[in-house]
Amino acid sequence: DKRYLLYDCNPGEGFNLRRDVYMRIANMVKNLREQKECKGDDWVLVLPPWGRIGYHWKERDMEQSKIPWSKFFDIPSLAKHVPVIEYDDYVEEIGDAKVDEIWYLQRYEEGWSSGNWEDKMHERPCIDQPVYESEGNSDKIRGWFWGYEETYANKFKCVSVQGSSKIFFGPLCGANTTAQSIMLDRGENILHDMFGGKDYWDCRRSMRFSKELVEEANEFRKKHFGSNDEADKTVMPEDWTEHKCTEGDALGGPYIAAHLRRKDFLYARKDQVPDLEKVAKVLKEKMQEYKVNKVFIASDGTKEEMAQLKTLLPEMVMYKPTKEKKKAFKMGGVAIIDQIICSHARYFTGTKESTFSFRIQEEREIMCFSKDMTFNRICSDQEPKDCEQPTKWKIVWNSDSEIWQ
Ligand SMILES: C[C@@H]1O[C@H](OP(=O)(O)OP(=O)(O)OC[C@H]2O[C@@H](n3cnc4c(=O)[nH]c(N)nc43)[C@H](O)[C@@H]2O)[C@@H](O)[C@H](O)[C@@H]1O
Repeated sequence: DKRYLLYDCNPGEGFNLRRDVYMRIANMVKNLREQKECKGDDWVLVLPPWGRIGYHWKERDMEQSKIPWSKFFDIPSLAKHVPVIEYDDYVEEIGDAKVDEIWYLQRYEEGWSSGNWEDKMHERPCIDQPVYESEGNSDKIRGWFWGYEETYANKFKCVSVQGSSKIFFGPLCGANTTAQSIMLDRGENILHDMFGGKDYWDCRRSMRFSKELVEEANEFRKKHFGSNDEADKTVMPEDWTEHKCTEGDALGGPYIAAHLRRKDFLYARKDQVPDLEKVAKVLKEKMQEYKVNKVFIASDGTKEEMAQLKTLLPEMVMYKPTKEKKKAFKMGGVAIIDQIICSHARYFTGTKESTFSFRIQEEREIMCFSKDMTFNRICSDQEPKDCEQPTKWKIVWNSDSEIWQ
C-alpha cells in the first residue's frame, strides 16, 4: 500500500521559500494519509535533494549537488510529523530510479477570470515548453531530477492548479491515478491548506536542524556571547512533540541580532532597505535599550559593505566559517547557522519580506520570545519613521481555533 509523493520547485526559488513549500507538501501527505478516499494508502514524502538552487548558491569551488536533507535537517524530527524518506533511500526501496507520473503544475492560462476564487485543477496543455522529454523511441521520460541522470519517469502531464493541497486529495486517491509514485513539479504553485494553523506550526516545529549545525551555532554563541540555552531560557526537549511554552518564556542571549538582506534587495527593493549608517545608528540604540554590548549580524552583503558597517558599528560580530567548514556545511548549512544564532538573540530585527528573516521569526516564536523582541525591521530613510513592522504571527499549539483568538 505504500505510495510515494515526490516534488520539486522552480529552479529559481531560494532556500527559505523552499522550506515553506516543504511544509505545504508535507501537510498534503499528512492529510492524504487521513483521507477516506485514500483508503489507508501509506503515503510517504520523498525529500527532494538540494543543489545549486536559486541564484544565491552558485559558489564556485563548492560541490553542491545531490545534497541530502540530513545535511540541514534532523530527519527523525521531520518523520514525527509525516513519513519522509531521502531520495537515495527511495530508489533503493523501490529498486529502480523511476517515478511513475510527473504532474507539472502550472497556472491557468486564462488567469483568474471568473472573479470568484475557487480551488480547482485540470489537466491542460503545457503553457511553457516542458522541461521533460521522451528519450528516443523508449517510453522513458528524462528531465533534471536533481542531477540523477539515471532517473526517469513513465508519464508526464501538465496540470493547471489554483488553490490548496485539498484539491489533490480526490485525484491522487484514485480518481485520476492509482500510480505508486507521483512527482509534483513546480510544487510552489500549491498553497497552504491552513496558513498559520496547527498543522502549519506542527510541521514547522518538526523542522529541527541537523545536530552538526546546531552544535556549531551553539559553540559560536558560547564563545562570542557567553550564550547557552539554560541561561537564555531557550531549552527545548529533544522531541519537538513534547515541547510547549508561553510567550515571554524565552530571554535570549546577551546580544541583539540583525538580518540584513542586501544583494538583489538593494536594487529590487531599494526604498525599503536601510543604508548602513541608519542600520548602525538603530542597532546602537537597541544595544543600549537591551543593555548588551554585542550585536550579531547575518547578511548576504559584500565584504566591502560589512567592512564599512564594522567601522560604523565596532561591536558587531559575524559568523565566518573556515574554508573547510564552509565546504562541509555548504551554503545552506552556513545560512542555517546564521539563522540559529539570530534566533537566540535577546532582540531580533530583520529585513522586510525576506523569507530568510521569516524563518528566524518563526524559530523565535517557537521558543516563545516576546513578539516585540522578534517582529522588527529597520525603516529606510525613504519611509516614514514609524514604517510598517512585520506581521506578528502567533504560534498555534493546540487547535486551529486558536488563530482567531
Ligand atoms: C524576493 C525574493 O527573495 C528571496 O530571498 P529571501 O526571501 O531573502 O531568502 P532566500 O530565498 O532564502 O534567499 C536568500 C539566500 O541568500 C543567502 N542569504 C541571505 N541572507 C543571508 C545571511 O544573512 N546569511 C547567509 N549565510 N546567507 C544569506 C542564503 O543563501 C539564502 O538562501 C530570493 O531567494 C528570491 O529569489 C527573490 O529574490
